Amino acid sequence: MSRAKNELRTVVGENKQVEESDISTLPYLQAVIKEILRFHPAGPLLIPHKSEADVEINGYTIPKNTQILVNVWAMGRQSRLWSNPNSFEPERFLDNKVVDFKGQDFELIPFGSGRRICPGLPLANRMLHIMVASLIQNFDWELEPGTKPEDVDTTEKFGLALHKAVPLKALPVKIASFQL
Ligand code: HEM
Repeated sequence: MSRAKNELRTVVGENKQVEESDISTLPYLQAVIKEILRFHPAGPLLIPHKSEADVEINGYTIPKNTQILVNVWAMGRQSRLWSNPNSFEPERFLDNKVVDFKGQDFELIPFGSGRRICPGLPLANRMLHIMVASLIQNFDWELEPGTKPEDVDTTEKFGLALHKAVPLKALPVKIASFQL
């Protein structure tokens, strides 16, 4: 959080709200969004697909009319693909800037891929960056009094969309020095 805040302070400045045109100049923010989508993909199994014909992939035969679930949640946690997969480390995407979530890099496809890729991707991409950046730029975030960081339960609740099993209670503290 502090690294993202520092990046916003340095790149955007103290007296200006972050805007869409700033996103391309904020590599750490971009890495944070990629890491969120790797670690907690909004649609853990994408949307069910069905094979229109018999098909062979990597030696496996998938018969016609098979329902196919793509487990992007599990793909994001594969140690074969990611170092320390169970740890939230945006820095992994600073070292490897090539991997993106636009459907070309199959290890990171939170919006799906191919002809049924999420058509809302360009909108979601802008909104995610702007929302997260605004929340970090304008506020400091605290846990409820008496709650320690290690007490935060990050267990997930599975469904068509992924939720937190236990809601996070975070308190925004307006940054007084931030002038608009
Ligand atoms: C963080 C935000 C979002 C995520 C992670 C997301 C993810 C997805 C995923 C995984 C699919 C299924 C792709 C597949 O099965 O291959 C999908 C489909 C779809 N999404 Fe999104 N989506 C997001 C935001 C949006 C937004 C903002 C819109 C509309 C404005 C949208 C509209 C759709 C539609 C219409 C489909 C069905 C496409 C089809 O089956 O042809 N999504 N999305």
